[in-house]
Amino acid sequence: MKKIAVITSGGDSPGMNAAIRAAVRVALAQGVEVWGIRNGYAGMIADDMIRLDSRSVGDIIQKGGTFLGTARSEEFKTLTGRQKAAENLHSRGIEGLIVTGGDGSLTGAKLLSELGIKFVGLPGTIDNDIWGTDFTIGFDTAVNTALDAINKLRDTASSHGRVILVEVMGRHCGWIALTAGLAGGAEIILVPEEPFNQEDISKKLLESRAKGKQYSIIVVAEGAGSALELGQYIRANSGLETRVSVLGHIQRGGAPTAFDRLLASRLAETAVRALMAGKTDIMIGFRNNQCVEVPIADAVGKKKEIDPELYRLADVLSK
Ligand SMILES: Nc1ncnc2c1ncn2[C@@H]1O[C@H](COP(=O)(O)OP(=O)(O)O)[C@@H](O)[C@H]1O
Ligand SMILES: O=P(O)(O)OC[C@H]1O[C@](O)(COP(=O)(O)O)[C@@H](O)[C@@H]1O
Ligand SMILES: [Mg+2]
Repeated sequence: MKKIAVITSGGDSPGMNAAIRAAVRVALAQGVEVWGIRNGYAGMIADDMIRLDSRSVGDIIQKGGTFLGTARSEEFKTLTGRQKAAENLHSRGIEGLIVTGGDGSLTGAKLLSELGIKFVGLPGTIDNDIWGTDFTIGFDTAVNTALDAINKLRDTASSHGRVILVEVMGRHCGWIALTAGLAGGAEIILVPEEPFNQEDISKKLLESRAKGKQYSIIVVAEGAGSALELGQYIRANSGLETRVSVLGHIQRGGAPTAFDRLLASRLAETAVRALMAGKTDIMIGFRNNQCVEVPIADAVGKKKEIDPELYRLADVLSK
């Protein structure tokens, strides 16, 4: 393989730049020409690509976001869109791809490979919801951002004796809520995987007040329900004073943590080596401190559950 391209797609995540940098430099070291596709699959369809050399990926390891840009492309979900994209790659002589993105982007890559483009995927999403890897690129940074917010909210919650609800990202999964909530000492953590009842939450808060707790922190994953609505319910039904903070996209940005930079660099190196060895339709995951090859059908087809042990521990420690 003499020419490859790198692409970031779907929701951005801190560490994507570190992944691009590592992929480019490992490929260049092997004498391979590298192209960068701008704005995800939309750019692939529009033939928006730039040649990357070692200097072009300098000064990005410390930056959140992705300097190539990313997008969600409806056109790529159609066969015609993917055919246009594949044709653009073929006409440039690009034989392989390193794709960093979430479950949607990796599903897209799998379909593209049916049109003769080899690819190796990297799990890039703050949600940590991809099967076959203990961590996704960007998750650790997002958790630390949420944790920083929880620490600050705890200060003011304790001063006023309030219940503060913090809504964190996680459309379909509770990894960020569970991890940041556990690390932040939250009293209650609500995740989409464990349905809850507003009345139970309200009662639980009153019980903990009766046992001497002066204030409470509740972490709510966005997919579990609206923190705003729950806050209103608690205020109306318990008489406790509530405030709600929705963290939103602040969790998607910022300088990646050391963990995310190392994860991205290690996964990207392994991905390029695998692509060079002729492999395709795999994702490189990180399990037990090792980079591992995961069949793409498993990565996008199996559901990664939240760790019930962490959920149990959070509950024990909140008493
Ligand atoms: N089933 C699919 N078939 C083809 N392309 C897809 C599919 N799902 C997602 N994609 C492509 O990947 C892009 C990113 O997917 P999305 O689910 O939005 O984000 P993420 O990759 O972060 O999960 C989509 O906008 C689309 O272009
Ligand atoms: O970029 P958008 O459209 O605002 O999407 C927000 C969603 O993206 C995420 O931040 C990350 O999801 P993906 O990485 O799968 O795109 C979710 O936690 C959140 O619900
Ligand atoms: Mg996704």
